Amino acid sequence: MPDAPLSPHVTSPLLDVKDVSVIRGDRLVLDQITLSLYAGDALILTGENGAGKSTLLRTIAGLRKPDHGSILRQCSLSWLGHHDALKPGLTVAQNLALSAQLGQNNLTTVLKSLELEHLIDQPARLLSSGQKRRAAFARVMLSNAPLWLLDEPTVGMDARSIQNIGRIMSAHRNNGGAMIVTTHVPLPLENTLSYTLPSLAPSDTFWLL
Ligand SMILES: Nc1ncnc2c1ncn2[C@@H]1O[C@H](COP(=O)(O)OP(=O)(O)OP(=O)(O)O)[C@@H](O)[C@H]1O
Repeated sequence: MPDAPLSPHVTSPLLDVKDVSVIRGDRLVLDQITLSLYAGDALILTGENGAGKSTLLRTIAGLRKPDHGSILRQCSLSWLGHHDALKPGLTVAQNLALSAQLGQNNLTTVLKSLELEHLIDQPARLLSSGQKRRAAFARVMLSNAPLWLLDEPTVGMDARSIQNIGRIMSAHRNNGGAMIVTTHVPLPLENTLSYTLPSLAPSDTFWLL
């Protein structure tokens, strides 16, 4: 007798988002979002400007509370927002020192993988915007967190850097990590999940909890 088919996921999800709704100002921005993320998953989150992609990532990261619904997380996370959050007067190494201390990944190894090692002693103010974005990405890699929340991680990067980031993301997935990535450009990732946030019309924004 043949074995029963295996469930595609034999472990519990790293992240479980259930019926999450968020109001910003007087607008309903997220309306009952439900998704799960397992080890190895990469979810590409798309939607028009203003659809709520950043709001969803910030809510999952715990930077704001959902107005409705629940978020269950089984592991630590690292969040990369729109801003690179680098202090302009500090060098790349100084900017990343705390993350390097908290995680267990070696700073030089991470900077090498991002082709930034030659800039380690440069003040952040002297980096190009693509270099700054890569330095901000280094913080995510240094964190050692299994779950990555990446808000437009490749903004300002050239084609070669985007390919490189794609390889780093794939390696993270192969090591049991997972990620949600918002992007307006295609990323070099295979076997991704996708979730497109609808743009809620003003008429959808009146609701009762
Ligand atoms: N501080 C705020 N107060 C009230 N509403 C806000 C605030 N910040 C953003 N919003 C609204 O929340 C909605 C979602 O914004 P969000 O930044 O999450 O969208 P997004 O999908 O990430 O957009 P983009 O593609 O432009 O980055 C927008 O309609 C925006 O106007």
